[in-house]
Amino acid sequence: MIELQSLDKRYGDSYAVRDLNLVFPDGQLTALLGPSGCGKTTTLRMINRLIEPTGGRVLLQGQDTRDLPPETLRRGIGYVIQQIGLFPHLNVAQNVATVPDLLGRDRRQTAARVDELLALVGLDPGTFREKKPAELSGGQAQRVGVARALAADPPVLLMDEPFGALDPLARDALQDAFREIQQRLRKTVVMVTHDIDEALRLGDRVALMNGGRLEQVGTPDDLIHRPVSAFVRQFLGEDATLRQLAGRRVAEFMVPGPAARTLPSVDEGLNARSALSIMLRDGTDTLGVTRQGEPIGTVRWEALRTPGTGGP
Ligand SMILES: Nc1ncnc2c1ncn2[C@@H]1O[C@H](COP(=O)(O)OP(=O)(O)OP(=O)(O)O)[C@@H](O)[C@H]1O
Repeated sequence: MIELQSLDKRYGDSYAVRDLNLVFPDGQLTALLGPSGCGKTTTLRMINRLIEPTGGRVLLQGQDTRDLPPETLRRGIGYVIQQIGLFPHLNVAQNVATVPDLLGRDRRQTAARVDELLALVGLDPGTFREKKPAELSGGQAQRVGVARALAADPPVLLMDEPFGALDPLARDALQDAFREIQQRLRKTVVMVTHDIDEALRLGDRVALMNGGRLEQVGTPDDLIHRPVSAFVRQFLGEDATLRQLAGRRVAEFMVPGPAARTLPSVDEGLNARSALSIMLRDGTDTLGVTRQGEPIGTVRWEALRTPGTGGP
């Protein structure tokens, strides 16, 4: 668990972050969301002490991070940024192995781990191990960056707009890959983003900041259905419910059981927002849900319209 207690960062007379109290629970992904300049990156960098707070403190598993040498602290914290900065003269495998090598880990074990990580982020080790960063697409390079951050198996991962520089297709693919990785590894992740869809899609919890302060923290459902202020409501926008559906699978809203053969049907893996569009297009309030072509249940309009309460 990471705990921010009355955290401040002041530059001259103005505060980049002010009196921030926030807990990042173990094994969860918390998205730090908010408009440009609201203090997201400053907050993130105070966790690994790339920026030193001017007030308050950061506790990592109960320990004040000021009591650890910054280098030691950072070795236990993975860090992924938008321009990942792979070493251009090293190949992919060497880039991923940077931290384990630094830590003096066994070379053979590291090589096996590198292959495992490349596969995990969706890069075939045989094809990519020897490539140089210049030979990679933006999306591939970013995948290598994620693999590198995971290489030393840190319990904590800090990510600053990790998918921000990618085109929409590559971003979607990498978000999906990362969501699966996170479901398996359950790291404590803090992810800075200004992309509302990304925050709602990936965040177990979302912390919305405004002018250096915390506006609201909670699940995506909390922010959408129980906003604490006009700012939260406005920031998430009118179509917040629709946004949220884009990140969830139809299967989550399904009632298992037989479906009439005459109903239009969709695969259980389809996102719920697309299912809603199909209902509108086909003028139906119920869809059949299939798995590998076999009917497994139905999903109804009402369940999709109230995602906070709908579904099993
Ligand atoms: N070194 C600095 N000196 C003075 N002010 C700074 C410094 N770094 C950041 N700030 C100010 O602190 C505030 C918060 O900056 P920060 O980078 O944390 O915002 P952000 O929410 O990450 O923004 P963005 O989404 O645009 O990256 C901004 O108003 C910024 O101008």
